[in-house]
Amino acid sequence: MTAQPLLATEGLGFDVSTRTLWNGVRFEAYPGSAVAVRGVSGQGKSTLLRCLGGLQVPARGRVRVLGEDVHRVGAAERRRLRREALGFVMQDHAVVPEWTVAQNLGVLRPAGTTRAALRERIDEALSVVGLRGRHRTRAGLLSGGEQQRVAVARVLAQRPRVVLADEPTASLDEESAERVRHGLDALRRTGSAIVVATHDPMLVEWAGAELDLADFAASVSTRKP
Ligand SMILES: Nc1ncnc2c1ncn2[C@@H]1O[C@H](COP(=O)(O)OP(=O)(O)OP(=O)(O)O)[C@@H](O)[C@H]1O
Repeated sequence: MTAQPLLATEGLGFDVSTRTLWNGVRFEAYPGSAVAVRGVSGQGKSTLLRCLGGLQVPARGRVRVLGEDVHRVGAAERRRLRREALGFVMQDHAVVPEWTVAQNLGVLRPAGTTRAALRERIDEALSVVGLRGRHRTRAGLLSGGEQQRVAVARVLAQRPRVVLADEPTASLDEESAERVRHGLDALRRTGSAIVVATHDPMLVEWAGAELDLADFAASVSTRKP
Protein backbone atom coordinates (compact mmCIF):
# COMPACT_ATOMS: atom_id res chain seq x y z
CA MET A 1 0.00 0.00 0.00
CA THR A 2 1.38 3.45 -0.90
CA ALA A 3 1.52 5.93 1.98
CA GLN A 4 -0.56 9.04 1.42
CA PRO A 5 1.32 12.35 1.30
CA LEU A 6 1.09 14.28 4.56
CA LEU A 7 1.12 17.50 2.57
CA ALA A 8 0.07 17.94 -1.05
CA THR A 9 -0.69 20.91 -3.27
CA GLU A 10 -2.26 21.33 -6.69
CA GLY A 11 -1.57 24.28 -8.99
CA LEU A 12 -0.74 26.68 -6.20
CA GLY A 13 -0.25 30.31 -7.22
CA PHE A 14 0.19 33.66 -5.47
CA ASP A 15 0.13 37.21 -6.88
CA VAL A 16 1.13 40.52 -5.35
CA SER A 17 -0.40 43.55 -7.08
CA THR A 18 0.46 42.98 -10.76
CA ARG A 19 3.24 40.45 -10.14
CA THR A 20 2.94 36.68 -9.89
CA LEU A 21 5.24 35.48 -7.12
CA TRP A 22 4.94 31.80 -8.05
CA ASN A 23 2.50 29.69 -9.94
CA GLY A 24 1.60 26.06 -10.62
CA VAL A 25 3.48 24.86 -7.53
CA ARG A 26 2.99 21.12 -7.13
CA PHE A 27 4.15 19.54 -3.98
CA GLU A 28 3.86 16.14 -2.36
CA ALA A 29 5.61 15.45 0.93
CA TYR A 30 5.48 11.93 2.30
CA PRO A 31 6.15 10.71 5.85
CA GLY A 32 9.84 10.73 6.78
CA SER A 33 10.89 13.22 4.12
CA ALA A 34 12.29 16.72 3.78
CA VAL A 35 12.07 19.34 1.04
CA ALA A 36 14.13 22.53 0.79
CA VAL A 37 12.24 25.47 -0.74
CA ARG A 38 14.73 27.69 -2.52
CA GLY A 39 14.53 31.03 -4.24
CA VAL A 40 16.18 34.45 -4.10
CA SER A 41 15.16 36.96 -1.44
CA GLY A 42 11.62 38.19 -2.16
CA GLN A 43 10.71 35.24 -4.36
CA GLY A 44 7.99 34.20 -1.95
CA LYS A 45 9.39 31.36 0.16
CA SER A 46 7.86 32.64 3.40
CA THR A 47 4.58 33.31 1.61
CA LEU A 48 4.54 29.74 0.29
CA LEU A 49 5.16 28.33 3.77
CA ARG A 50 2.34 30.45 5.19
CA CYS A 51 0.01 29.23 2.42
CA LEU A 52 1.02 25.61 3.12
CA GLY A 53 0.15 26.09 6.78
CA GLY A 54 -3.20 27.74 6.10
CA LEU A 55 -2.02 31.08 7.52
CA GLN A 56 -2.36 32.85 4.17
CA VAL A 57 -4.76 32.19 1.31
CA PRO A 58 -3.22 31.49 -2.13
CA ALA A 59 -4.67 33.14 -5.23
CA ARG A 60 -5.02 29.75 -6.93
CA GLY A 61 -4.86 26.08 -6.12
CA ARG A 62 -5.28 23.87 -3.08
CA VAL A 63 -3.28 22.68 -0.10
CA ARG A 64 -4.12 19.40 1.59
CA VAL A 65 -2.74 18.46 4.98
CA LEU A 66 -3.52 14.86 5.97
CA GLY A 67 -6.00 14.88 3.09
CA GLU A 68 -7.91 17.97 4.33
CA ASP A 69 -8.03 21.18 2.29
CA VAL A 70 -6.60 23.68 4.82
CA HIS A 71 -8.30 26.67 3.21
CA ARG A 72 -11.75 25.12 2.82
CA VAL A 73 -12.30 23.27 6.08
CA GLY A 74 -14.37 24.97 8.77
CA ALA A 75 -12.68 27.17 11.36
CA ALA A 76 -12.75 24.49 14.08
CA GLU A 77 -11.19 21.85 11.83
CA ARG A 78 -8.54 24.32 10.64
CA ARG A 79 -7.64 25.05 14.28
CA ARG A 80 -7.42 21.30 14.93
CA LEU A 81 -5.10 20.80 11.94
CA ARG A 82 -2.89 23.72 13.00
CA ARG A 83 -2.80 22.45 16.55
CA GLU A 84 -2.33 18.75 15.94
CA ALA A 85 -0.79 18.29 12.51
CA LEU A 86 1.30 21.37 11.75
CA GLY A 87 4.36 22.80 13.44
CA PHE A 88 5.81 26.18 12.50
CA VAL A 89 9.27 27.65 12.88
CA MET A 90 8.64 31.13 11.53
CA GLN A 91 11.11 33.99 11.12
CA ASP A 92 9.08 36.49 13.16
CA HIS A 93 7.20 36.03 16.39
CA ALA A 94 9.22 32.89 17.02
CA VAL A 95 8.62 32.94 20.77
CA VAL A 96 6.49 34.76 23.33
CA PRO A 97 9.12 36.98 25.02
CA GLU A 98 7.27 37.31 28.35
CA TRP A 99 7.04 33.54 28.82
CA THR A 100 9.76 31.27 30.08
CA VAL A 101 11.46 28.89 27.67
CA ALA A 102 9.51 25.96 29.16
CA GLN A 103 6.19 27.82 28.77
CA ASN A 104 7.00 28.49 25.12
CA LEU A 105 7.76 24.83 24.53
CA GLY A 106 4.79 23.51 26.47
CA VAL A 107 2.17 25.73 24.86
CA LEU A 108 0.91 22.97 22.56
CA ARG A 109 0.48 19.65 24.37
CA PRO A 110 -0.28 17.12 21.62
CA ALA A 111 -3.42 15.05 22.11
CA GLY A 112 -2.66 11.84 24.02
CA THR A 113 0.59 13.18 25.51
CA THR A 114 0.70 13.35 29.31
CA ARG A 115 2.21 16.35 31.08
CA ALA A 116 5.07 14.15 32.31
CA ALA A 117 5.80 12.89 28.79
CA LEU A 118 5.74 16.46 27.48
CA ARG A 119 8.19 17.54 30.21
CA GLU A 120 10.53 14.76 29.11
CA ARG A 121 10.23 15.81 25.49
CA ILE A 122 10.96 19.43 26.47
CA ASP A 123 14.13 18.37 28.34
CA GLU A 124 15.24 16.31 25.36
CA ALA A 125 14.43 19.06 22.83
CA LEU A 126 16.37 21.69 24.81
CA SER A 127 19.39 19.36 24.96
CA VAL A 128 19.26 18.79 21.21
CA VAL A 129 19.35 22.53 20.46
CA GLY A 130 22.02 23.23 23.10
CA LEU A 131 19.79 24.99 25.63
CA ARG A 132 19.77 22.35 28.35
CA GLY A 133 18.63 23.70 31.72
CA ARG A 134 17.33 27.02 30.36
CA HIS A 135 13.69 26.16 31.16
CA ARG A 136 13.10 29.07 33.52
CA THR A 137 14.79 31.79 31.50
CA ARG A 138 12.41 34.40 30.14
CA ALA A 139 12.51 33.89 26.36
CA GLY A 140 12.77 37.64 25.66
CA LEU A 141 16.12 37.73 27.48
CA LEU A 142 17.68 35.22 25.08
CA SER A 143 19.69 36.25 22.02
CA GLY A 144 18.06 36.15 18.58
CA GLY A 145 19.83 32.89 17.72
CA GLU A 146 18.84 31.32 21.04
CA GLN A 147 15.21 32.32 20.47
CA GLN A 148 15.42 30.71 17.04
CA ARG A 149 16.61 27.50 18.71
CA VAL A 150 13.70 27.71 21.19
CA ALA A 151 11.34 27.81 18.20
CA VAL A 152 13.03 24.71 16.77
CA ALA A 153 12.90 22.98 20.18
CA ARG A 154 9.16 23.72 20.31
CA VAL A 155 8.48 21.63 17.18
CA LEU A 156 10.81 18.92 18.49
CA ALA A 157 8.68 18.69 21.64
CA GLN A 158 5.42 18.93 19.71
CA ARG A 159 6.44 16.34 17.04
CA PRO A 160 3.89 17.45 14.42
CA ARG A 161 3.28 15.38 11.29
CA VAL A 162 4.22 18.36 9.09
CA VAL A 163 6.91 20.89 9.99
CA LEU A 164 7.11 24.23 8.16
CA ALA A 165 10.42 25.91 8.98
CA ASP A 166 11.38 29.32 7.59
CA GLU A 167 15.16 29.75 7.46
CA PRO A 168 15.66 27.94 10.78
CA THR A 169 19.47 28.21 10.57
CA ALA A 170 19.66 31.78 9.24
CA SER A 171 20.92 33.56 12.35
CA LEU A 172 22.97 30.68 13.77
CA ASP A 173 26.67 29.83 13.92
CA GLU A 174 27.75 26.55 12.35
CA GLU A 175 27.59 24.56 15.60
CA SER A 176 24.03 25.74 16.35
CA ALA A 177 22.98 25.19 12.72
CA GLU A 178 24.27 21.63 13.00
CA ARG A 179 22.17 21.14 16.15
CA VAL A 180 19.09 22.40 14.30
CA ARG A 181 19.72 19.99 11.40
CA HIS A 182 20.19 17.21 13.93
CA GLY A 183 16.85 18.10 15.55
CA LEU A 184 15.00 18.23 12.23
CA ASP A 185 16.60 14.92 11.32
CA ALA A 186 15.23 13.36 14.51
CA LEU A 187 11.74 14.52 13.50
CA ARG A 188 12.16 13.18 9.99
CA ARG A 189 13.20 9.80 11.38
CA THR A 190 10.02 9.64 13.44
CA GLY A 191 7.98 10.11 10.24
CA SER A 192 7.31 13.84 10.02
CA ALA A 193 7.45 15.62 6.67
CA ILE A 194 9.70 18.67 6.87
CA VAL A 195 9.45 21.67 4.54
CA VAL A 196 12.24 24.14 5.03
CA ALA A 197 12.70 27.49 3.28
CA THR A 198 16.42 28.13 3.23
CA HIS A 199 19.50 29.66 1.61
CA ASP A 200 21.74 27.37 3.69
CA PRO A 201 23.54 24.90 1.35
CA MET A 202 24.09 22.42 4.21
CA LEU A 203 20.37 22.36 4.96
CA VAL A 204 19.53 21.96 1.24
CA GLU A 205 21.93 19.01 1.08
CA TRP A 206 20.44 17.53 4.24
CA ALA A 207 16.89 17.76 2.86
CA GLY A 208 17.76 15.83 -0.29
CA ALA A 209 14.77 17.18 -2.27
CA GLU A 210 14.39 20.72 -3.58
CA LEU A 211 11.62 22.98 -4.78
CA ASP A 212 13.11 25.96 -6.60
CA LEU A 213 10.62 28.81 -6.88
CA ALA A 214 12.66 30.28 -9.73
CA ASP A 215 11.27 27.47 -11.92
CA PHE A 216 7.84 28.33 -13.20
CA ALA A 217 5.47 25.48 -12.28
CA ALA A 218 7.93 24.22 -9.66
CA SER A 219 7.24 20.64 -8.70
CA VAL A 220 8.60 18.17 -6.16
CA SER A 221 7.52 14.83 -4.78
CA THR A 222 9.27 12.94 -1.99
CA ARG A 223 9.15 9.29 -1.04
CA LYS A 224 9.75 7.74 2.30
CA PRO A 225 13.53 7.14 2.36
N1 LIG B 1 -0.24 39.88 1.11
C1 LIG B 1 0.73 40.51 0.46
N2 LIG B 1 0.51 41.71 -0.11
C2 LIG B 1 1.48 42.37 -0.76
N3 LIG B 1 2.73 41.90 -0.91
C3 LIG B 1 3.02 40.71 -0.36
C4 LIG B 1 2.03 39.95 0.34
N4 LIG B 1 2.60 38.80 0.77
C5 LIG B 1 3.88 38.83 0.33
N5 LIG B 1 4.13 39.98 -0.35
C6 LIG B 1 5.39 40.36 -1.03
O1 LIG B 1 5.86 39.20 -1.71
C7 LIG B 1 7.27 39.19 -1.74
C8 LIG B 1 7.78 37.86 -1.24
O2 LIG B 1 7.90 37.85 0.17
P1 LIG B 1 8.45 36.61 1.01
O3 LIG B 1 8.72 37.13 2.38
O4 LIG B 1 7.50 35.49 0.88
O5 LIG B 1 9.81 36.26 0.23
P2 LIG B 1 11.02 35.34 0.66
O6 LIG B 1 11.41 34.57 -0.55
O7 LIG B 1 10.68 34.55 1.88
O8 LIG B 1 12.13 36.40 1.01
P3 LIG B 1 13.39 36.35 2.02
O9 LIG B 1 14.33 35.26 1.51
O10 LIG B 1 13.98 37.73 1.89
O11 LIG B 1 12.85 36.07 3.41
C9 LIG B 1 7.74 40.39 -0.93
O12 LIG B 1 8.06 41.42 -1.83
C10 LIG B 1 6.51 40.72 -0.09
O13 LIG B 1 6.48 42.07 0.25
